[in-house]
Amino acid sequence: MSPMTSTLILLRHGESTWNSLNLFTGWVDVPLSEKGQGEAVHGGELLKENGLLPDVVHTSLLRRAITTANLALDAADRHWIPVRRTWRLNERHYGDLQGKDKKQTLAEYGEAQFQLWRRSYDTPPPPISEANEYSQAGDPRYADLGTDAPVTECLADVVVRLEPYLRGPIADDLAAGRTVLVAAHGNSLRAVVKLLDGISDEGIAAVNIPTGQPLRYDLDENLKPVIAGGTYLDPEAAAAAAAAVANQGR
Ligand SMILES: O=C(O)[C@@H](CO)OP(=O)(O)O
Repeated sequence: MSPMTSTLILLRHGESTWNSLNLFTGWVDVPLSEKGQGEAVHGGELLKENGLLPDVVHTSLLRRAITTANLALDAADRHWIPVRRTWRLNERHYGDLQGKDKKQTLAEYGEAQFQLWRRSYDTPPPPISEANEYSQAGDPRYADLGTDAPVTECLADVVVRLEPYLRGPIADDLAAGRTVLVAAHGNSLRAVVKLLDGISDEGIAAVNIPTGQPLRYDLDENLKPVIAGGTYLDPEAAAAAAAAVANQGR
């Protein structure tokens, strides 16, 4: 008998309006651009063409992931499946960089500091102040977090808040034999990939997740991938889009 495997599909939201403007976004709740809406629909079409039909979807609390899930599932005729949402799948909180232009930030602080903030594992940007127009202070969706609500995060912080959700509710759905779709964000999905593939703190810096490209993982009962790194349903388009993410700010 072949060992039990389950299927997890990771989908980064389609291009957002702030992706197209090249702004650090984090927890700011911006919508998809028109291009991003098209990417989400195309992502759903790829799921359908590949016979990859989710039984349940997990999303963040941010509309670019929620809308992406809705559009993709509608295109795949799976708009009716149960939905679970959690702040633990939110994008990394980008602290005081939220709302700032990536190109200007690179010019102002230089390559080394820019990369440290953007892709180092354990250096968070400066915290955002409550007075900043892009702060999430007072946002009702995070009321339950109280003083635990982040004001900045590095990727290590995202791993810490995301891991219990991956090994809890997501693993439970997988263990029940469900095909699981996770619609989330560039950096929260980098945290998922790091945990699944056991990527080192240094190695994860080079991993970039493209928008709107479904990434399939078949996992054993210990959440170990059958194929390391998973499989993009459209590998060529995903590689080109991931390279574009890596080059943001240039
Ligand atoms: O701005 C952000 O929140 C993220 C994702 O768009 O950007 P980066 O890829 O620079 O971490």
